[in-house]
Amino acid sequence: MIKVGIVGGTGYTGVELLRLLSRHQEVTIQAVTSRKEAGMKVSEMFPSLRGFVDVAFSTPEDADLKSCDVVFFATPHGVAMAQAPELLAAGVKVIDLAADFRLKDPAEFQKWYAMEHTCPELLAEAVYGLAEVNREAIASARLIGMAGCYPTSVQLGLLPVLEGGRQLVETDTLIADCKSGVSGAGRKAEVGTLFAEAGDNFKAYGVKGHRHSPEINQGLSAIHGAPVSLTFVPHLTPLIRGIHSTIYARIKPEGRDTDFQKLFEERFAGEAFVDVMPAGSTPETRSVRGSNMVRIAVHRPGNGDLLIILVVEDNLVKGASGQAVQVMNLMFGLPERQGLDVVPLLP
Ligand SMILES: NC(=O)C1=CN([C@@H]2O[C@H](COP(=O)(O)OP(=O)(O)OC[C@H]3O[C@@H](n4cnc5c(N)ncnc54)[C@H](OP(=O)(O)O)[C@@H]3O)[C@@H](O)[C@H]2O)C=CC1
Ligand SMILES: CC(=O)N[C@@H](CCC(=O)OP(=O)(O)O)C(=O)O
Repeated sequence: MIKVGIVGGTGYTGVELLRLLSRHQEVTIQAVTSRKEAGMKVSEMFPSLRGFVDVAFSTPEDADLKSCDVVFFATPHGVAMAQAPELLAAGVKVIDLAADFRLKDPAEFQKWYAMEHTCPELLAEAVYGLAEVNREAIASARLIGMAGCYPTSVQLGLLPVLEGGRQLVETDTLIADCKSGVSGAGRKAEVGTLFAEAGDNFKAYGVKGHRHSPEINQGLSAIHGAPVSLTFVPHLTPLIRGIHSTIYARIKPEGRDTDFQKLFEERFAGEAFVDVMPAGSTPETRSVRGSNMVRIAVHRPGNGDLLIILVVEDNLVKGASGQAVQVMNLMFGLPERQGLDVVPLLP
């Protein structure tokens, strides 16, 4: 059995990891941390886990993380980089759901996260946790920087058209217009996600620049093998879970004869967690709620020069904890779907 530790078990991605891992047949949950709730049973805080998870929270200091096989950090940015070097030295694999190991350039990390990177020497080794792109590197990695929630939807949506240097769309006019539910902001108290603020309301934010922009552009450029520049505008919607990304790409003359529906279907044919929907579909966030599935629809209005790609995911599952379990499966040589064979919850 794989001994798992979770740092940050009281947050939304932490409890989502617990939900998924409690049903995973190859995993034992060895330690779950909370600074404030140490001593309390996890199932007391989260009654949804009664009968499924029988451990209590420990402080991060008291938790026996070094005897785990893998530790997930479901914590704010900056926490994993403080502990990763010691855990790695003890032979523990580390999967960070925050951004400490996503950006390759420590100066970019400092610019967007307003903190100095404390172990920049690990950035080259860290593998970006997006299985559909980096499956082989993930399988042999000991340190993973999980892809962010919005970046997962945007990169998967553009993967077939950009991969391998394909010259199908313009790469300097890409736009991703993305909407997220409020759980994307985490469980901490913030005015913006109060029911009376976010309910019955819809707004853009981060228009001047969001920290996912450098991550998206880094990822798309790596996929394409050349610089890619995308304009990203996130919006907050009164959903609890879900991301809906609408991506606009201008088709190049060289791409005009491409059957984009077929391109997407063929690229994702072997992927367990990417569903290319029939032509003309409009995917709904509720069609992936609670599951690790991403659903994609490809549109080309009037057979013209604009490609519109619609992507939906559950920000807490494929956008965070489910994808992290998918990555753990790869790191331990397990079937990728293990613990993730969940049918979305509808309505
Ligand atoms: N929510 C989402 O949709 C997504 C989130 N992420 C990323 O995952 C990470 C977790 O997000 P989320 O679960 O939403 O956040 P929450 O705010 O809901 O939870 C944060 C958790 O971290 C713990 N924590 C906070 N500070 C520290 C610290 N200094 N040391 C140890 N533990 C700490 C808290 O526990 P306690 O206070 O009890 O110790 C809590 O359990 C973030 O980096 C986020 O950016 C990534 C993709 C999607
Ligand atoms: C709705 C909302 O506030 N979403 C968060 C992004 C989600 C998140 O946690 O960011 P990471 O994927 O980088 O970890 C935000 O825009 O800051």
